[in-house]
Amino acid sequence: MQERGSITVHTENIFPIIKRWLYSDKDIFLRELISNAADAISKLKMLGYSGEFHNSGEEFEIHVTLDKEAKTLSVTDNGIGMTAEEVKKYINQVAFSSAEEFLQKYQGDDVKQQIIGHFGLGFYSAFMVAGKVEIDTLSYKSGAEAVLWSCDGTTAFELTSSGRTERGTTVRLLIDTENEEFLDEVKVRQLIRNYCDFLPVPIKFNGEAANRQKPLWTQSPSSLKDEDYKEFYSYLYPLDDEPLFWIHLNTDYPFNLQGILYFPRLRSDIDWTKGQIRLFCNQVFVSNNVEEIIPQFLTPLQGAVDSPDIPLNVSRSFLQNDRTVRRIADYITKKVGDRLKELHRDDYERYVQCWKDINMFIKYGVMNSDKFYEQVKDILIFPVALGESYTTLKDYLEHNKEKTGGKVYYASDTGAQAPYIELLKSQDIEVLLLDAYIDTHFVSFLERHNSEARFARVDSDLDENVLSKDKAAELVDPATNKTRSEQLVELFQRQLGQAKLKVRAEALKSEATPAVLLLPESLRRIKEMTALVQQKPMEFLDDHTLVLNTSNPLIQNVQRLADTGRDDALVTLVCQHVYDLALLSQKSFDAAAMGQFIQRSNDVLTRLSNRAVE
Ligand SMILES: Nc1ncnc2c1ncn2[C@@H]1O[C@H](COP(=O)(O)OP(=O)(O)OP(=O)(O)O)[C@@H](O)[C@H]1O
Repeated sequence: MQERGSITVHTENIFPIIKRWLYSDKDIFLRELISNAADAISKLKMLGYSGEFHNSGEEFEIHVTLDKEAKTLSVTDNGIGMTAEEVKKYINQVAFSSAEEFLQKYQGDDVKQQIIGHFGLGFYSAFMVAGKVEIDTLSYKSGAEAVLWSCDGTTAFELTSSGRTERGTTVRLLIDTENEEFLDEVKVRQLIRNYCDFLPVPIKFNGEAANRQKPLWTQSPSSLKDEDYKEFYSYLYPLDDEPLFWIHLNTDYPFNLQGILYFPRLRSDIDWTKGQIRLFCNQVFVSNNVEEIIPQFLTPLQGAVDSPDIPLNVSRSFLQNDRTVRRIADYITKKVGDRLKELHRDDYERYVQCWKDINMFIKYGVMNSDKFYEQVKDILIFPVALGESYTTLKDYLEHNKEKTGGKVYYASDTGAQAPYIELLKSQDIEVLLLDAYIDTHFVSFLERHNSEARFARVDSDLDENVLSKDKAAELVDPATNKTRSEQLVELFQRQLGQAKLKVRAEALKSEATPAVLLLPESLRRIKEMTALVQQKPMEFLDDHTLVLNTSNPLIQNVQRLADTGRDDALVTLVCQHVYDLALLSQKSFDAAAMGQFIQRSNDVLTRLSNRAVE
């Protein structure tokens, strides 16, 4: 059997759904009514341009009035108005908008950009908060008669003639008892400010100006000064510090989009909640939720984006993931990249100053978008550890090539890793500072994209750059058949009571440090990444190596002292202390280990002072 037909909708059933559940948020009813009022004014202005209406210089305005006693909230405009026929057509037929018709008649992008509504549903959101709604309206058309439409939320309505003499429309809501919050002045003023602050029509609330009106983003960038952008920023985010810099977006092809994006100061590594880019559609606020149109890594940015081309569904809050949205996201990403390159080129000093604040999301960005990486790869900079300067990866590889091959030394903590950094610095090798928590990922990312570079944290290994050949250490003792180095390693393993501890004896090019610990690069990176995913602090690597510096006098002394067998207790103390000092620069001790360390420090000092006074 096969049958075709059309689905019928019973208005009595669908009406409550439209009224109550179509919109995610009750607040928006006021936005919808004010948008309709603004549309009515825009339409009349357009008729003025086309000569169908003569404006005798009157101001266009929207008035919102609250009458607590009568429990009414009204929105009045002096726009186009409606005839009885139009009310029947546009209001009585749910989901029938005049916008499409109007746009067809007055074609052109300029017009499209000015009309907000297009679904033909917004008006009905009034019933979310009102038991009864009235429309009192007089059309601009000559000879038109004023009409009063009223409806108590059922599908029945009444249409009578009205005594209104002023052109335009008043929509009056009798707020029902459950929604009396909308009779609160502060709340209504806040709603107007939230949603309609930048509407290009003055809005008066109980007679007072209630919107700012000048959306900076619609003005031409060449007419604006830095101060204008800063002032606008502090208007949007009154509690925040000055922004670092900004981008003025302005395009009309292949989509229409305007906006200003600010780069805020990001205090901490994880200050990602900062961003609150506001999304507007024809200057009407839509949402703070711009996830789809702004790539995630740009969410720390702030500001406003306004586009009539962002496809919004009825409730205007959820974006569909379509081609235009993707294109817009690409456009914004490209603009951000361009702005960064411009700053790098025109004001390198400032770029460097901002790097601390912006490096996190640039790193995120390059890891998330290949296109963005290609765009900014040459302006990725790295601070040089224990220095003032910055360098790029390319420059690093070039400067240090002869000594390091493709190895890129980096430090993640200039305090803890100071001995290693100093060691490399003394050999004229630069060390990069990569101390952000995403740097473990970033380093791996850079390696994947730069086959010639191998990143090694300064404490991951020691190579010929910092090791010298210590001939004496290689001499074999005929009595034991072992080299001095081997004997030293055994001494420490025995004294520390840790046969499994990896110990190496090496002659470092600097004699300053008795011992250092090495943490294998790849294993450490895995642990770091796991810790990052689990959001826990990283555990200390058991699989570390203790490197004894045979060039260091303390190490030489302790071996000699052990050879003589004169004070085994002191040898034990010193060996343990050397290990603890190396450990201490890499991790913090728990209470027990710290107690032991302090006790031993006191013992060593007592012994030393005893000898001195003997
Ligand atoms: N204040 C007003 N002045 C003149 N006409 C109005 C006014 N309010 C509503 N209308 C007419 O009623 C129609 C339906 O309004 P409604 O708010 O339901 O839909 P819309 O604004 O067209 O679209 P959307 O659902 O996107 O808001 C409008 O298209 C307009 O023709």
